Amino acid sequence: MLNSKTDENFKQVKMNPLNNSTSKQLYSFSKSPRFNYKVRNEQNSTSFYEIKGTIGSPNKGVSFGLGTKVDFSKLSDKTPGPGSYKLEKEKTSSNLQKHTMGIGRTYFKQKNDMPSVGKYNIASSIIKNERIPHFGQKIAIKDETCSPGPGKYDIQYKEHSQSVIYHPVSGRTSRTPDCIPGPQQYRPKTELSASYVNSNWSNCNVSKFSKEERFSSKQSSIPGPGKYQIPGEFVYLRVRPIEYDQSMLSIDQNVISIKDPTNKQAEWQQYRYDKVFPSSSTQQELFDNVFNFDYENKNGCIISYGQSGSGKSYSLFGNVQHPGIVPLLIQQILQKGLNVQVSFQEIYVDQIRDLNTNLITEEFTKRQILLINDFWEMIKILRSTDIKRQMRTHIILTLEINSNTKLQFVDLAGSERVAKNITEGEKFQEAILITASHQVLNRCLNSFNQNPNKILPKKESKLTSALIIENNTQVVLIGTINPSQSNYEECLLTLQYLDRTKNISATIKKQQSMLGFDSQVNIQQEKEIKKLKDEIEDYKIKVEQLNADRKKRFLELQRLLGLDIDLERLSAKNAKDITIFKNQQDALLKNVSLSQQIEEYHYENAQLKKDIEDLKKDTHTKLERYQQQVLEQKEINKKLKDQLQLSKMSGDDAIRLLSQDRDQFIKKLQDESKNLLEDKVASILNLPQTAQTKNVENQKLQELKKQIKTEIEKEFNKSLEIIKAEYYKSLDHYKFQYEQKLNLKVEEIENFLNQFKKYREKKKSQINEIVEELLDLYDIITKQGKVIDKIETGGYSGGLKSFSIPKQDKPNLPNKVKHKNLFHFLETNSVTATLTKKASTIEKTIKTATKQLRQSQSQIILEIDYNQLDSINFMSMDFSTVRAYANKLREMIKELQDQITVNSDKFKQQIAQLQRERDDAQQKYNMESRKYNQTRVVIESQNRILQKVRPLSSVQRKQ
Ligand SMILES: Nc1ncnc2c1ncn2[C@@H]1O[C@H](COP(=O)(O)OP(=O)(O)OP(=O)(O)O)[C@@H](O)[C@H]1O
Repeated sequence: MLNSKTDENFKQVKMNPLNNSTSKQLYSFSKSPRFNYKVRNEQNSTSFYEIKGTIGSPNKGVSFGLGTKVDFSKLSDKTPGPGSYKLEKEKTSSNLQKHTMGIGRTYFKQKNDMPSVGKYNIASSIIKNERIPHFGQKIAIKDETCSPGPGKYDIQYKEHSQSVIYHPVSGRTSRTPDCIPGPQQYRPKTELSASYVNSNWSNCNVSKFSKEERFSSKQSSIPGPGKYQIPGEFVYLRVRPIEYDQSMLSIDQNVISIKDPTNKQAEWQQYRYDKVFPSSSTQQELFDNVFNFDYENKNGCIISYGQSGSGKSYSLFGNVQHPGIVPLLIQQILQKGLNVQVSFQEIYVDQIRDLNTNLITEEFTKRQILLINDFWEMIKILRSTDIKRQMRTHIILTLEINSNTKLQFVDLAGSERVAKNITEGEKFQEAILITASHQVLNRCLNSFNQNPNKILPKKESKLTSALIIENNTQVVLIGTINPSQSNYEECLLTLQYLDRTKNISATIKKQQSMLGFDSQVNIQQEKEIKKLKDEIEDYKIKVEQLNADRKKRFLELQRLLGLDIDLERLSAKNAKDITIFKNQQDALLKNVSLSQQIEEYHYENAQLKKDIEDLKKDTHTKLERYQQQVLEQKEINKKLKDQLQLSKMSGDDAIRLLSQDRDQFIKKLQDESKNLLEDKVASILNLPQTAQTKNVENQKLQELKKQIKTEIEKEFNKSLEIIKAEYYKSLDHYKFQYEQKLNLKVEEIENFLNQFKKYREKKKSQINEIVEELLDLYDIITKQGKVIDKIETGGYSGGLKSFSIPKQDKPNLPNKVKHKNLFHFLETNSVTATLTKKASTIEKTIKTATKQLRQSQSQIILEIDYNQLDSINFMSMDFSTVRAYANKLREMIKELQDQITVNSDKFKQQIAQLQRERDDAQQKYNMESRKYNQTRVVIESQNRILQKVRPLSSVQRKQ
């Protein structure tokens, strides 16, 4: 809305360069000076100087002028518009690196006495510290109607300079007003961005551009360019990433364009939002944008709207890998050390269900609240509620921060068109209800956007009645779209919905095709209207026909009755009366409604009066309470004063007592020091006498010392001798013990060796004996063998049956004296047993052989009684028996030899063991004797030292 004071007539309005700005079309600014743009009537050449070549170096411009320039970076509690800024003293502050002298563009007044170039004395304070004075040539504005804004100029970047000069020729004049950028359009064009300079110099008549929006929302108190947004509501759009083609969309900053993919001739439709998040955007980016407001002191209502699967829940809640804005916020809140409580509700058709308790409630306020301590706890809750959630429901999550601010997160049910879902009656009804609640929400948001103080039609749906959209609420609507081509209509619906919510779109060309539920409704309504109109037309025709018919009948009746009534006049009169009557009726009705209104006003008035009375009463009570409090405070003050007085008095007393004590103490000290002094004086006077006494005492002392010394020395020597004797004694004792042990060991070894020798000798002689016995036995056997051979061959006289062996042939039989070993072994059990066993085998063999012999040769059977070994008559044995016997004996000898070998090995081992033990003992003996020698040496050396030290130590002891 233009300000009536500044733009009084149409021409002025038309001339105003802001007249066509988008900002003006979208917003109204109440602070009038902001657009108080004054147009100069004529070009004033005197305000533009020609710069001398000497001054105007290629990089430095000159600008001179009067009037106030505006420091946009400075804060002000009001919101002054261009031309109403006062240049504060800050312009000379040290952080300004350049200075300019310029004339205010808006408040320029011609002055004849204006100094020209070269007449200014630049203060030395300005030139020093390498600050460069900057002079910029002012540009003649040829056409005042065209004031292109930043971003629309051809910009020259001055090297080594922090300023930007707008080129005068290229177009301040040539631009059409259409190109004037409005708020939020100050974003530099990409092709110009290289020339933009981030200048710190705010008063150089050069526009500043930063990489961010011109004024970040931190300067919320002063809306500047780019911040002409009404902060109560933000509308964002987020595009979900998809794998396939998205050619129906194009995004440029905060403008999104969409085209019908099925229609090649279709034109692009553009929609502008506060921000458009492309599919590459992250959860963090969304979070940073959404929570760009002071959520600790302001309520928030963050709503996500879009078709199913477009990313509503993803944006709000996310998942474990990509937490959405809710968990990210919780994390931030917990990091700030604030308390946070959470509750969850679901609205399905017209029912509210608490997702924590799973109970259905009537009111939204009856909900279970959980205290959140951890980010992961939140994720867990989100996951669990997600499982419980029903299809096509609205989810409301409420966070209470420090129990004074509330943030509501609304995940709306999918916004897909009704037509897509109409399959069943119930579902259709459900879809209608969802769409209806979406529409009510839309109306509320729209109305809120226009005036946050306005009463909203919230009661029209359960959803909106649950939301905290009120004056102190930051509303954020996040639209989400799934940009696959099959979803074109859904996407368009979402874009239109967002657009309607805030009505901020810079729609260029809207397609005429009627789409979506709303469009369908419109078509339906239009059809209805048309039908009704047609019906009305029909009725009109019918009424006219009836009227004509009635008139005809009336005239006929008149003619029949012979009456002459001017029906036209009558009806005109009647019509007049009727009009009067109607007017009267209207007036009456108005009167009634007015009196009703008056009554309502009276009632409201009474209410207000009551409120005022209450307020007054309240104020009065408060006043009384305050007065009471003041009185109480006074009383307390008085008491405190008294206490102070008392404590002061008691303090004085204490100080007095203390000083008394101190005086007494000082006096005592003085007395003592006096006494001491006197003592000292007396002692000085008696010094020679004292010295003599001291001498005698000294001599006595010396003698005493001498005596003590001698005694101590004696004692010392005595104890030393005792220790020494004991030491030697123990040493001898140990030595003796070692030697004894050693001798014992040596003896043991010698004994053993002797025993071993004896044993060996014994064994040797035994073996020899056995060998001899064996040889003897062998001889016997050989002789016997020969005898047998001779017998068998009948070599003896007497033939085979009665041979007689000559005496010289008869062998000496083994006997106990000569062959004692043989008989000893035969006597031992094992050998006897073995022999018995063997003998039985031999017997068997012999028996068989004899039998065979008897059978074949009818020879004499020789029977041997093996039990009577002592009296074995070998001569009576046959040859094979004797051979077996001899073999057995040979085996036994072999066993004996083996045994001897085994035993000799054992003995060898034992000897080796004994030798090792002996060597160990020897080593130990050597070691101990070494120790003994060392100790002896030490003792001797100690003795020597003692001999030397003794006189010295005795002297010391004397001292
Ligand atoms: N911006 C995104 N980046 C990555 N994945 C996304 C994005 N948006 C949505 N998705 C994925 O798409 C799927 C559907 O998203 P989501 O459940 O949030 O949709 P919705 O609009 O809440 O659907 P409904 O209304 O049925 O609950 C999920 O698997 C989600 O991970």
